[in-house]
Amino acid sequence: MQNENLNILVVEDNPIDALVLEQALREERSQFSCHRVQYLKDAVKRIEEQNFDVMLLDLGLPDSNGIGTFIKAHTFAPDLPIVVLSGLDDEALGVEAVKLGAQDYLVKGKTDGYVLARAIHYAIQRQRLVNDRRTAEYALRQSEERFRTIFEGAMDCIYLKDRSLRYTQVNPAMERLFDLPANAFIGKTEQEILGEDVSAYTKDIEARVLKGEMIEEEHTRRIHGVPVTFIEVRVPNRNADNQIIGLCGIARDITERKKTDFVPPNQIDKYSSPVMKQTMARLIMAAEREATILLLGESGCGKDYLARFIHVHSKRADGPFFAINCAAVAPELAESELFGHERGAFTGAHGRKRGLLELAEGGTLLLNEIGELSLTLQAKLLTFLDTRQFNRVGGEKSISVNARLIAATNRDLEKEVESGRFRKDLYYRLNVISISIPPLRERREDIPILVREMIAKLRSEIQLPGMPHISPAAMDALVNYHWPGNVRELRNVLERALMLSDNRNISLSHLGLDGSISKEWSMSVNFPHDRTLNDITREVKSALVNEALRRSNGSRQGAARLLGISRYSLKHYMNSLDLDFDED
Ligand SMILES: Nc1ncnc2c1ncn2[C@@H]1O[C@H](COP(=O)(O)OP(=O)(O)OP(=O)(O)O)[C@@H](O)[C@H]1O
Repeated sequence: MQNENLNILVVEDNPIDALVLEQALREERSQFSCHRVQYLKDAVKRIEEQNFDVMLLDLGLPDSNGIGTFIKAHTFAPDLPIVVLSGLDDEALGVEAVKLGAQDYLVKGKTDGYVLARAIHYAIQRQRLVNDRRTAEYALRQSEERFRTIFEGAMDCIYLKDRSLRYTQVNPAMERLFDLPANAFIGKTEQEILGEDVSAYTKDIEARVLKGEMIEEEHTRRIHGVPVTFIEVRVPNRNADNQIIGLCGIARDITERKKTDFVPPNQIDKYSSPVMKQTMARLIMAAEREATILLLGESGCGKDYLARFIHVHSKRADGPFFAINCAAVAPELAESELFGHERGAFTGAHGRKRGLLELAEGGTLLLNEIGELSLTLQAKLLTFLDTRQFNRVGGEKSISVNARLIAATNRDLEKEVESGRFRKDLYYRLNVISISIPPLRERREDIPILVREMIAKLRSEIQLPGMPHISPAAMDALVNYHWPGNVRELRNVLERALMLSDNRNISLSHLGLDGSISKEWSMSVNFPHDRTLNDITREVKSALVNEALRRSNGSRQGAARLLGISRYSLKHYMNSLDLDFDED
């Protein structure tokens, strides 16, 4: 302080008094410069032009007198420390000025250099403290205002809870969603507001947050009877000593987004085939348990679709459903996709990422094409199934997750085990309940139902005004096709047929199945000496008619459609080929 070159503004109309002050000060310190003005209006002007460290202010000036002089100067320069100079007879004014914000007062004639230097020094120090506090308060106010803007304007629900999980603050979005005023929440627990059943699961999650975890999860709750799906993040709320004093939660309503996820309809009895009826019964039975499920079946037969069916019929229906296709994820990324990673766990891991297993908290995770999982990840998955805990890639902390696993594969896992490509222990662990999904060709009775359902769905997807009609011949062909690509192929064929038919009536020619039918059987061509072209043509015709009859399960009507001839022509053909034609 002593070495600082102080810039002092002396507001004093009496030049002798001003000189005395300056000289007194010079005895105490060498580095300062004094600028003297006689009028208050000049003081104001100087302050505008220049920065001063302190003002020495006489209260009796030609243009202002008494305490008003201080008030005006202080109002104009609230951050500048002011030391008031009072006369011997008006010391009380000095005291009053200090009460109003002056940093000190000195009585003229009783002030030596030491007292003056000290008064200036402390005035500057005190004013700095005042200014710092003011800046801090301003910053705090600003941050509070910013917080308030976010808190009040957010479309997401934001709330704070104390350690006993009682609400201490809720934002307007939350009031709107629940149609309750904020004071109906304050001091109450979620259970008291929403009921034990609705929010029983949050107790467990929030207990973990109070231990320091940040948890993000997805769930569906009934709010005023309407299911609403939320993605909710909860973080611990800490005080200045880093102690957890409660939690803060942010919940976003993602109901609209979820509507685009296809959820299988609740029609267990919709299938006609006995084999699918049995499969559905097993799926329902499995859904009601908590065990891991293994779905087996050819590609496209509906393993993903039925895994969702299990999820929506399980106790976890309100939780999230996630699926990963192990064959579609690059092996080097699969671990992080499944288990997540910590920041910097590997090149490119810029931030912390939560894996699908964590995201499926409270819900179900489908591991499709599980046979493609590397042996290392098989081991990690096994540990998770045994302990319900895992580590993120590059992470040291064990994370516990309450997610149900469904594994699916089109491979013969037993063979994979024999060849050493799949861990035996994991196979047993996954195989608690295994369900085989029959290929479409083994449940042809279901095809008309599936076709109608899919056409109705495609119609709503492309927003067609009327329901497209499918000709009986086309339906027969669909029922009789061998469907190597299963339900997926059926859907693709229908989608293409709708396009080709201009979204109107689908007939046989729109299906494009004819080529595939001919691919299915082969004919070796040779020319035996003992047979004529007529004989061979007759044989080929017989084979075609027999095949058509087989595919239409002996129906003459169906066979005629497949062959593209009338029922009358088929009868004629069959008679000429010496085949029996029984009426349907
Ligand atoms: N029973 C069904 N009803 C309606 N659509 C279905 C049904 N089963 C499957 N699908 C549809 O068929 C397509 C293929 O089904 P899905 O993806 O479930 O087969 P997948 O067996 O999991 O195939 P992959 O083994 O190739 O992964 C999807 O578009 C799905 O919606």
